[in-house]
Amino acid sequence: MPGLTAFPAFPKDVPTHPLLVVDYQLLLQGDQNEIETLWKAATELGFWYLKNHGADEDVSGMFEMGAETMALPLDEKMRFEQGDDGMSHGYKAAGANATDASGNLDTVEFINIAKDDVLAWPGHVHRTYPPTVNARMPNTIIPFVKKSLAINETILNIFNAKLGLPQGMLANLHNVKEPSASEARCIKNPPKPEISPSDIKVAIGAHTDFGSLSFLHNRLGGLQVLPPGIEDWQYVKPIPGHAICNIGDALSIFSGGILRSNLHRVVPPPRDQSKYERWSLVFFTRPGNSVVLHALTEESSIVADAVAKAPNAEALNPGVTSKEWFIRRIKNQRIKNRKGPETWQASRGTEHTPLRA
Ligand SMILES: O=C(O)CCC(=O)C(=O)O
Ligand SMILES: [Fe+2]
Repeated sequence: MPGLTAFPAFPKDVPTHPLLVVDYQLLLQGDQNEIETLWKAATELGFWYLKNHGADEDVSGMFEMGAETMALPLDEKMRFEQGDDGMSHGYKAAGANATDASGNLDTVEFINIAKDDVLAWPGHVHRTYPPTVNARMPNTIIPFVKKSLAINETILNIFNAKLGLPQGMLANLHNVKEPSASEARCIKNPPKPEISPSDIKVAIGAHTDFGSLSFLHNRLGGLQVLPPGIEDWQYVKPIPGHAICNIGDALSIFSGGILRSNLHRVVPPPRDQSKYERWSLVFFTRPGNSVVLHALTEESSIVADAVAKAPNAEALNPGVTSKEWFIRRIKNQRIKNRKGPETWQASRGTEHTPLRA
């Protein structure tokens, strides 16, 4: 599979932003040092590497599923398109989303597979999928989704304790039994065309993730973060066997801004890596559809104190359900729905609202 197995290493002389490394097995054992490392990463940058997560084989299978799916003819893939009404699940063609307020187009295609459809298989909750997805459901997708859900729930439980919330509260807001926008996504970005650097397009525009926790797998570079207080975008270097985890808007809001939902984007991989297809895989844990997004001030004095000090406390109470939040964000980044720069503004989450003092 081109781009998946053989490609040049991430160049040594391209600057990267270091992430803290968290060992999942130590988290499972309740290791206090490891929990402190996770907490530091989650509250300062909102991104960290996760090693020893045990999902590597499932990840490889998911990349194969993605390659089989993207190899289908475009008209076949378009039968499973997301549509323009704000549903995330399904196929998204390259150029279907804006990457900025001017309406520049994204370059990635992806397939999003809903957690609810995976757990209901062979039934459906939200929609149907291409035959390449169905064929991989029992042996690849179901195990990957179950493992990802378990890993993210372990992390949510650790944050729950650190935030002083009643036991099981965050897990309950992300109860797998409630329909949600949680999903697995496999992304393909084509090799960079031979054009002048000024014409190079951003693959996925600057954004914060919409939900609570993202469990991401990268082979080639291309992911960049804008760390707080730093002016320039910086690459996150992929490390074999290390997932990249990050916090999204919903968890940042629940925590009163204590947990950071950081800006990131995807650009073509650096140097020689840009001649290869770039594949990435994410599992997004998102709150149940009926959960109202707000800071959990009544359940935690730690959260209440953070909100009292927050520069932008109204951003911590969007007063909408998780379902409404997702529909608004997804719908307004679709280029077909674009009326002008205001449509991009309407797609934004916490990107431009500092939540922390
Ligand atoms: O492809 C990547 O490395 C990141 C993708 C991403 O940020 C997203 O899909 O939200
Ligand atoms: Fe993202």
